[in-house]
Amino acid sequence: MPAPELTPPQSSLPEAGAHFGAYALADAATRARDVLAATGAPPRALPGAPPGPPPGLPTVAATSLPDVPAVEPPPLSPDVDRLLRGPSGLGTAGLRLTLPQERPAPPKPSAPQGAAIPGLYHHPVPEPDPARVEEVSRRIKSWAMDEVSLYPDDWEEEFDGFSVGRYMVACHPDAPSVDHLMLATRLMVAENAVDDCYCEDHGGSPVGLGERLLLAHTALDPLHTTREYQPQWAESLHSDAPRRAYHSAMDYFVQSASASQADRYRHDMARLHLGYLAEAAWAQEDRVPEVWEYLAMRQFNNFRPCPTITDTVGGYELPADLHAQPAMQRVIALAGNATTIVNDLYSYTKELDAPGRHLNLPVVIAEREGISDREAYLKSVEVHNDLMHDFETEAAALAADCPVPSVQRFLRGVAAWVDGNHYWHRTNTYRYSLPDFW
Ligand SMILES: CC(C)=CCC/C(C)=C(\C)COP(=O)(O)OP(=O)(O)O
Ligand SMILES: [Mg+2]
Repeated sequence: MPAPELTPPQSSLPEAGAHFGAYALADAATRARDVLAATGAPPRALPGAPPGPPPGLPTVAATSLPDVPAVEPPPLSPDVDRLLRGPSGLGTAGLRLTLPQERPAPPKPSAPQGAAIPGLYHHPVPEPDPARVEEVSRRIKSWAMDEVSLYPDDWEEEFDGFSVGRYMVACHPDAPSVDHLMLATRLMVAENAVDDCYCEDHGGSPVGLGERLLLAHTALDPLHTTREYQPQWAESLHSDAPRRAYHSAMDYFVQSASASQADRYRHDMARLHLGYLAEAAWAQEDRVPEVWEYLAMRQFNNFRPCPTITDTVGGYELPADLHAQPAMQRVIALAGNATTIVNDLYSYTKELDAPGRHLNLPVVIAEREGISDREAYLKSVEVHNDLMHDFETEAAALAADCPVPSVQRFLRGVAAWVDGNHYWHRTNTYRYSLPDFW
């Protein structure tokens, strides 16, 4: 257990948030100055962390980072080319994506390993700092093995193949230190342990999932009960790998997060567990939901708990009242949904190869809309792109409406997470490969 060296910050905006628009528009500049001291101050230091942002690391979001595609995109098929061009026909000119140049018709399209999905709207990110990746990878392995006994020896290759260090360094370019990055990395590993062991590949099942998730949730949101029963609950937190991982990762997190940041995380995890339960119910019933129902489930069974800790990992706080505003909630939901559909697209072939029917957006669209697998996949790309465009539009509008430093930085942090998440999915060829649709 790390020694807590920090007093988690209190809300920096005591009266903010009652009327977000009024707050932002009335005297935003004055209030922005008020909060600058809190959010523009040096990041909260963690044990062993050097003060201030790491040298050479950007403090801006990926959307403003330089374009550095690691792999040349494949040539585009006519369908994909149409997708990139956006809607056509009378009155749709204003809806078209802007292409840097017209693209020639492809000779023989294909999607090489490690390439982005053709037509998928995304922002390339710079390669994550190798020194940080190495250090996070070393520390997370030691945590997994020595602190929480996360997995048996024969899962080691899979653990390494997940490349969680590369993932988290790519998603949090403004983390002031490796200690800050470890907060996100432990939680990511714990979240995946629960998904694997309770829901999916490593012994998971829809049967009894509600009970397992609820008991594991108490590792994040502790039981408060009588003296007689408390010890049994405390003991239960050590009884399987998912609970050990949640418990330990949360212990570290609450020592660096404010009370409201920790509560935000608990709420997002409750959302996640609710989403797992809906997915499990459909598996038990062998039912394919309607597309909108699937999208509703996937808004909960979602990466959301990861981008929403960007401020804790960045060493500052988006005050609870600003986080709770509907405009911010919409931006967060759109970002979470885009990142999660990215997973559906990159993990499509992995999930087709898995035993049983695994729901993802292309599978649900093909089934419910009676179109081919390929058409459904390309339509899913369009759904993703629409979500991404909406996310960016709404985030830009919110940034313009609310010139508060913590809001601006949080929005950049969420955008960086979106871009880092795409980078990780694209480059994780150990785990994912693209279908042959181009
Ligand atoms: C990290 C985190 C909060 C994950 C929760 C939800 C989740 C596991 C995903 C959004 C990933 O989806 P999926 O279960 O389909 O993962 P793989 O495709 O197996 O990588
Ligand atoms: Mg998936």
